[in-house]
Amino acid sequence: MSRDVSGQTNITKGRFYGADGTLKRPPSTFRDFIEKGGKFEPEKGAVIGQRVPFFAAWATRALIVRKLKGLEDIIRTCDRGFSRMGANGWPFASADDFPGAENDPLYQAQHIKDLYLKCAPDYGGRFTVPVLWDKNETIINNESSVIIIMFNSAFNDLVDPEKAEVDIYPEHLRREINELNEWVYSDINNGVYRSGFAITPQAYEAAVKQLFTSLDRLEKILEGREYIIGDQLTEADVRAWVTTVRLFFSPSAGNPQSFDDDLQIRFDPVYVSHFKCNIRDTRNGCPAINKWMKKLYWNNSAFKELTDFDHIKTHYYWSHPNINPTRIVPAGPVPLIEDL
Ligand SMILES: N[C@@H](CCC(=O)N[C@@H](CS)C(=O)NCC(=O)O)C(=O)O
Repeated sequence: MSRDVSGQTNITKGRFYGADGTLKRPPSTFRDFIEKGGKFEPEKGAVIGQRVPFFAAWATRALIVRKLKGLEDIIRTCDRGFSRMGANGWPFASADDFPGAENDPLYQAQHIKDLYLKCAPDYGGRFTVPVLWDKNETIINNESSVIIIMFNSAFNDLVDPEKAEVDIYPEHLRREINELNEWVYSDINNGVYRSGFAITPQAYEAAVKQLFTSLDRLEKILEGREYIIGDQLTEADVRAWVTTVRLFFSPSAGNPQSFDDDLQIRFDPVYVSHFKCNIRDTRNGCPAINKWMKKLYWNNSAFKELTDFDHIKTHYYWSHPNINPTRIVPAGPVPLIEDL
């Protein structure tokens, strides 16, 4: 654990860039699956406290699905553990006592990288979250898009029947969901990072233009609709939501049922300013996205409870000194979210 890994925890290091200055995201390394009869069996009860995934930012999508599926007693988390990512990557409370942060309940690790290296001492990739960790000191999976599919079905025999019925990846919509996820991931989820971390004006411009072209595409899909695909909440909603909520969030001050009346657009928690994704705001550009986003936030506790704007803002403005060298976290807007 004394290996110098600082080069792997700093996303600005050159080896994560293409020759044109575009951010390149290396693929996640651990890709095992929890499934009946598989290498990792779904377990309950005895597993609590032994299989521990740790979550933050990208990981919010995994946390949302964990809650939608009623997996809180089966999959333990340290979800409020991290906010300020420094040279050693994500710290536990023992290394950075940020309000609400938690300690590593199993090994008293200081940083997430300690857990990665405990399991795979020669690991050469980035120490990202979420990471799904097994009782036998094994990382099962560190790719959130796979983790949410696992959560969707692997534990259905162990959760309440109404939670087992929740299916965000239904067979008949899979092709459509997969197709949409592909461009939403590259242009929107990862597009905000490619804009914010670009190191040439050309790379930035290409990323930010693609981001807004794809937001326009999403806007058209959502016009007059409750959900992105079909007439139910799917994985596509969860994946698009976690980025758009960090891009434009503008809760209504009025009755949450009358979303059209009172769109108070004044909140861009992170990406508009920090990642320079400011081609336009929701009032002028994306009212259907805004309406869909707010409805999920106010009407579904899985979305609201797992969105902590203080942690979100602190993480981004503090953890990327190459973009924000003073690490000052902007004060506004005040209030962050108005009462209903
Ligand atoms: N593809 C991964 C990406 C995870 C990811 O990049 N997580 C970020 C959270 S913002 C992280 O841990 N970054 C730390 C680093 O890059 O050193 C997933 O979706 O699980």
